[in-house]
Amino acid sequence: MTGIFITFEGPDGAGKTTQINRLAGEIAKLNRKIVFTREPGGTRISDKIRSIILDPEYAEMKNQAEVLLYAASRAQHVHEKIIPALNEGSIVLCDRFIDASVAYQAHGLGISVDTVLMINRFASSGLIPTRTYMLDIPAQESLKRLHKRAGGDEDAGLDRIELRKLEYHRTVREAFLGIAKEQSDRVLLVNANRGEEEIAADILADFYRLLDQQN
Ligand SMILES: Nc1ncnc2c1ncn2[C@@H]1O[C@H](COP(=O)(O)OP(=O)(O)OP(=O)(O)O)[C@@H](O)[C@H]1O
Ligand SMILES: Cc1cn([C@H]2C[C@H](O)[C@@H](COP(=O)(O)O)O2)c(=O)[nH]c1=O
Repeated sequence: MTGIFITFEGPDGAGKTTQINRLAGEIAKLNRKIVFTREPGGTRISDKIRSIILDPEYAEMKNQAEVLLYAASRAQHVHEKIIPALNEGSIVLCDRFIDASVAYQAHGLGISVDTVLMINRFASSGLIPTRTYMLDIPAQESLKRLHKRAGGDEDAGLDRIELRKLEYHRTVREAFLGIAKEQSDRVLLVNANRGEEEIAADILADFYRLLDQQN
């Protein structure tokens, strides 16, 4: 594979989409092929699965089903879109990947990390991101951003996962911090409780270092 696989992780509303768009804008100047995608989703089948997973109508969804639906969406996405793009030499920017399943499903729902990793290694054929930008922000702050984005209405527009209690989101944030600490070779922890420009500058500086290492 000649491409570069970059993922963005962090609590809901941490600013991942904002930062991916900024980095994509910089990469566009480099004359490199770029693929911008997200999980769950990114393909026709994965998007269908996304609409089921995130729909608050499905409050009865069992934890096991949730783990497997995220993994099924990922399996299709990795094999239909991400691996072919990497084989063509593209820089793939992906909004969330397996770290999200470890944080939200394993730690968040109390499922064994080993089980979640085993299922997801199968789903993704062991694909590991080259670099992960972990946007860190206290859960209360990121949820405030989401409420603001939704126009101030408490729960308007929030999905099935975002609607979970603050305590759940705090657990998820701690899990992300743990992943960043344990896998510091791959994961760059970025303080996302700052202005967009400062966050983008840290990511861009690291991205150029990464490009230098690849060349
Ligand atoms: N650094 C920042 N400071 C303040 N507000 C921000 C910052 N970055 C993004 N926002 C705003 O916060 C909201 C959430 O940002 P964004 O959609 O980029 O987050 P996200 O992590 O992709 O969210 P989601 O988890 O829903 O995918 C948006 O309204 C965005 O404009
Ligand atoms: C990949 C993945 C995602 N999630 C959660 C995280 C978010 O709450 C939603 C995705 O929505 P976004 O606004 O596009 O970030 O799904 C998860 O729980 N497990 C996963 O593997």
